[in-house]
Amino acid sequence: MSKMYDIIVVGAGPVGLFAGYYASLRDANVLLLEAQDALGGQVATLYPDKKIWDVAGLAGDTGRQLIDGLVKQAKRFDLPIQRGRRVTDLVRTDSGYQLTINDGEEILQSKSVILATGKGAFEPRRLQVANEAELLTAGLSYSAPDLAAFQGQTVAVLGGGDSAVDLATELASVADKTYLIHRREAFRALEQSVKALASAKVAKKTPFKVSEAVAKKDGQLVLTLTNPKDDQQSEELTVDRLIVQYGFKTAGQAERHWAINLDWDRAGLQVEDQVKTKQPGLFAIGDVTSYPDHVDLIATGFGQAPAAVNAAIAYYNPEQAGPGHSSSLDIQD
Ligand SMILES: Cc1cc2nc3c(=O)[nH]c(=O)nc-3n(C[C@H](O)[C@H](O)[C@H](O)COP(=O)(O)OP(=O)(O)OC[C@H]3O[C@@H](n4cnc5c(N)ncnc54)[C@H](O)[C@@H]3O)c2cc1C
Repeated sequence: MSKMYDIIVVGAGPVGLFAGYYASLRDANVLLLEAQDALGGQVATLYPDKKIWDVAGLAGDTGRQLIDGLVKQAKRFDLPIQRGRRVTDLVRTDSGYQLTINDGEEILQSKSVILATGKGAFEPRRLQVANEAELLTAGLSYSAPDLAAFQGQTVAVLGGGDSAVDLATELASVADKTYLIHRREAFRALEQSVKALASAKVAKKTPFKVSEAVAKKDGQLVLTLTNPKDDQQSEELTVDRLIVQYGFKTAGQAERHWAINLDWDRAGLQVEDQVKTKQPGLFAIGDVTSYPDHVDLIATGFGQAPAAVNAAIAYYNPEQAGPGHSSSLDIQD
């Protein structure tokens, strides 16, 4: 029989990382499991260089800095984190929960479980042109992990949401020339991000979509920009790189097919009191959850994490219930 944990947190995105750390703060015997090799979920995978403005205490830190801080926090208590460990099934037992790892590689036991599995696997929405695959080796990309690589280049960013607006604003201080192409006149980003864009050296091309992209022999891309409402109105733009920021679509949440009886709706796993599933001792936090007025924000999950940990402890050890404040714990620096 394998070791019995107090709490197993499934998913090491920002929310799972914080839940694992908070469980350590409360002295729980906790394990954090992550399916991917990298920690940090959507933040690390999809927007490591984007600045984050809507998490308390962060004044424009990047996604990478946020995840580095969460991992540093977790290391303070040597939180055990296992990477490459996907939970592929979950069943309730007399003593708690049994988690199947990687389709049977191992079975783990825990008194309680906190799901922080996000929205499932995700992939970028792609540029809809016939030669998209060919362009991927000719200057088209869906992320910009290293901004310095764009120094001296002419770069076009495609999209009108936060990621596109923030990326174009940041590129403007590195690239030789930055364009932002969007199918509408108005951008759908946070007001402050739109303000920052207005004062950055970014040439806006609106309302345009990229209807064609041709890779030239010299390594540049010739884009045909067309007005989505009037295809007679078009122009050409030659760039070194095209970064598409159309957002992401999810490839589905495999946990919806686990044997355990849970209530799912279109938005996610239904919870009461923002963290409690219908199964005692099984909690959910972050983007995986669904409840009225839930918003998919890091700050939402950061609020749910302590609530779930405290509820888990109250479940398996009612005498230890009731959170203290970290400032009142005997923690050495
Ligand atoms: C482009 C973009 C920009 C955004 N910008 C902001 C922003 O500025 N501010 C903000 O607050 N929010 C932003 N968000 C939303 C924010 O990223 C999410 O709300 C946040 O990542 C949710 O965290 P999470 O830990 O719940 O889920 P995720 O980040 O999705 O992490 C879930 C983790 O669980 C793992 N996992 C899944 N299933 C399993 C399994 N079965 N076994 C083990 N591990 C598993 C995944 O691999 C992943 O690492 C943005 C999102 C996107 C896509």
